[in-house]
Amino acid sequence: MSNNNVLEVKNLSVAYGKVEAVSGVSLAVGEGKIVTVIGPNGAGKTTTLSAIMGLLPSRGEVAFDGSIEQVPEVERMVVRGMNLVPEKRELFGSMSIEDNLLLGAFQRHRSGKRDHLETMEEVYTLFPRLKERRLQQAGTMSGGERQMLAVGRALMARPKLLMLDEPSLGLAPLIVREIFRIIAELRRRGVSILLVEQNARAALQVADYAYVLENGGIKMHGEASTLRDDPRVIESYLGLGSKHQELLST
Ligand SMILES: Nc1ncnc2c1ncn2[C@@H]1O[C@H](COP(=O)(O)OP(=O)(O)OP(=O)(O)O)[C@@H](O)[C@H]1O
Repeated sequence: MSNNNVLEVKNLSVAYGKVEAVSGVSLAVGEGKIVTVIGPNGAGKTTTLSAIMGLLPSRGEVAFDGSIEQVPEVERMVVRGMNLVPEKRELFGSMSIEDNLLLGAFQRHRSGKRDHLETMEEVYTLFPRLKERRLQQAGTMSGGERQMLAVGRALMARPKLLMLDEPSLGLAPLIVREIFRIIAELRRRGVSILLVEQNARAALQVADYAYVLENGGIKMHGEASTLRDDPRVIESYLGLGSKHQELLST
């Protein structure tokens, strides 16, 4: 594992029954970098993140923060500093914002760390709106607020690597801008980020490095600034004819 990569994934494969959804994916996230995985619906993006996190059985190798996990296991990965904000956010709707946040510190608390109140204040500085509404039930929040809470809850575990699955999905443009501003701010605070997005334009703008995933395999990768100018990326993901643009206009 190279010294400045917090995550190195080699030859990751995941099958649902007989169908292989992810085939031999290799990728790396440099320390303090934002790396994005873009690709169309069904390409295997969510499956890749879930397998890295240990939520799905997989083949291949996941090296995280200096040691190799033969079989990643989710609770251990959280304690070691990896966290995932799932596409469906998975909040506890009948609980308050504050209680949802505290749940994010559960594994850390169990392993003896008692810094949850301090961490919560840091999360509140990042998301003042969550503090204003801290006693409100999570289920009554707007889509943007729910996404902020999902990110805030993951930050309660003080992750070294934060994986975000389509954080902009279903959100209004102004909120999307705010979410991407926060992603950039997290990098400034030293968090490494693996960002899965269908909003390729915004993802390639904020990221340092990018992978294009299609049909379960990496089709292209490179500096985000280079991929932004690549004619194949422009045609499939950024141009007017791209699927994403069609979706936006419907
Ligand atoms: N639980 C499951 N059982 C069977 N097949 C699945 C399951 N989850 C995903 N798949 C299939 O695996 C493939 C990859 O799905 P995945 O959700 O990882 O793609 P994705 O790139 O995240 O797509 P999207 O952008 O639509 O979320 C798809 O063909 C999908 O239908």
